[in-house]
Amino acid sequence: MDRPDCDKPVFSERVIVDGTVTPVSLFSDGTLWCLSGGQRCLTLRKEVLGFVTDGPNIRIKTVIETRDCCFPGNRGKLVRNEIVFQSLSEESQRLWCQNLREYIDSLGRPKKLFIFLNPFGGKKTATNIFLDHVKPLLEDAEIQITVQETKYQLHAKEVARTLDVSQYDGIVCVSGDGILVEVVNGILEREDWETAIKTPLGVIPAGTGNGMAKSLLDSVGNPCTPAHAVLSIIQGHKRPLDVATIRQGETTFFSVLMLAWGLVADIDIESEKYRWMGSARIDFYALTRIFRLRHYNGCVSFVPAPGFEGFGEPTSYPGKFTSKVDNKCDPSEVEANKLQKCCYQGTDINLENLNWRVINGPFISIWLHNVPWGGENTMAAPDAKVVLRWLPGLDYYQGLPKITVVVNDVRVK
Ligand SMILES: Nc1ncnc2c1ncn2[C@@H]1O[C@H](COP(=O)(O)OP(=O)(O)OP(=O)(O)O)[C@@H](O)[C@H]1O
Repeated sequence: MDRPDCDKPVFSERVIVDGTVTPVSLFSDGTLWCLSGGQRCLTLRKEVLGFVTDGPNIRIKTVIETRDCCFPGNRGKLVRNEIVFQSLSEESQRLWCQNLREYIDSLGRPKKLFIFLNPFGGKKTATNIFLDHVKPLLEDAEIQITVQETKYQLHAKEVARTLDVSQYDGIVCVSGDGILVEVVNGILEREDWETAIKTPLGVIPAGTGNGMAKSLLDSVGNPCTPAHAVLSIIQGHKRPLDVATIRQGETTFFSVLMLAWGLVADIDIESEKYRWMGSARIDFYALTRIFRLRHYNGCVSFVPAPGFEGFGEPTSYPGKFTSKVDNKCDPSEVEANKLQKCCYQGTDINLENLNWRVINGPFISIWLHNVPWGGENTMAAPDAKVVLRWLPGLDYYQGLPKITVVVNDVRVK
């Protein structure tokens, strides 16, 4: 990187680095230049997590990517590091702290996070991942955390339903995709879902599949590691994500990752008994099921995306749900129905007048994706964008398997 010679530094002072007095300059683009031992540069936005003072020393907490010596094409590991410089006076230290603080604060990074930790996800490594990667990096970045271990199935959903989200800049799941989906469902069941869903959600890969973490990190060219996920969260990277509405009988729930029926769903559910194998349980059970394929009778009704109008046969809207659900809370509702009526009710788009088509089974597998990766090693839908404006939501009727693809417009940050 070339030093912006034409640019005047925002702040420049002589400090002691490695025992030598040397000028260090902070430029408006957030680069910190030091002339000791040749020119050295730090990019605050990308490499600096935070800083602390210790007597006359300013300790700058950084994270750097090491080189992979064996495979130079591969991305290296993220490693925490510290750069120490000593100011020459109290006033100089005060000004350094003020300028560094102002720049870091201007980056819009989160300051307070609520963390769900599922110690039972994947190979039960979430606690170690939290202690080895999440906690140290968040501490360096001076982010306050409240940690909630999940104690049972649907615990995260329960907490998300009542959590005072205004107290936090984000909710992070150190888990697999299951906990993230519970959190989305808990939030969308709240009366204040419209505000609550604006709380940024994050996921650190610590489960079996980790499809969401892989899709989000891969879309910006990062490897799917806990450290890269934490760094993205610290740096405040956000992107909108669609939510699919699924109706099964009288039950409504929401999905952000994928929906499976047939082979993939069976592998996911029935392989639970091999959880002790970690992520290998999926591959192992998939082989077992592929050798003994089942057939599923039913039909899929859908609204084709542009370019896919030739698939299936024309049909009319097959759902029993009428158009335009009312997502607003009606104060006249009796208390007993209040929660159900006031939570997010699904798309408010008129479903009846869309260009419906149908494909009749039998099927082996139906797998609908919001994001490209179903798991860390499964790129099931390469063309699925992490940001989709239109996402298939589903109506799935138990008993008579009939999937209706509808269009949804809720977006989660
Ligand atoms: N303390 C607990 N004991 C047992 N099950 C739990 C506990 N806490 C959460 N769960 C359940 O564990 C399930 C799996 O969680 P999670 O998504 O973290 O991991 P995974 O299923 O291994 O990964 P993936 O969803 O990526 O395949 C969730 O359905 C959740 O309800």
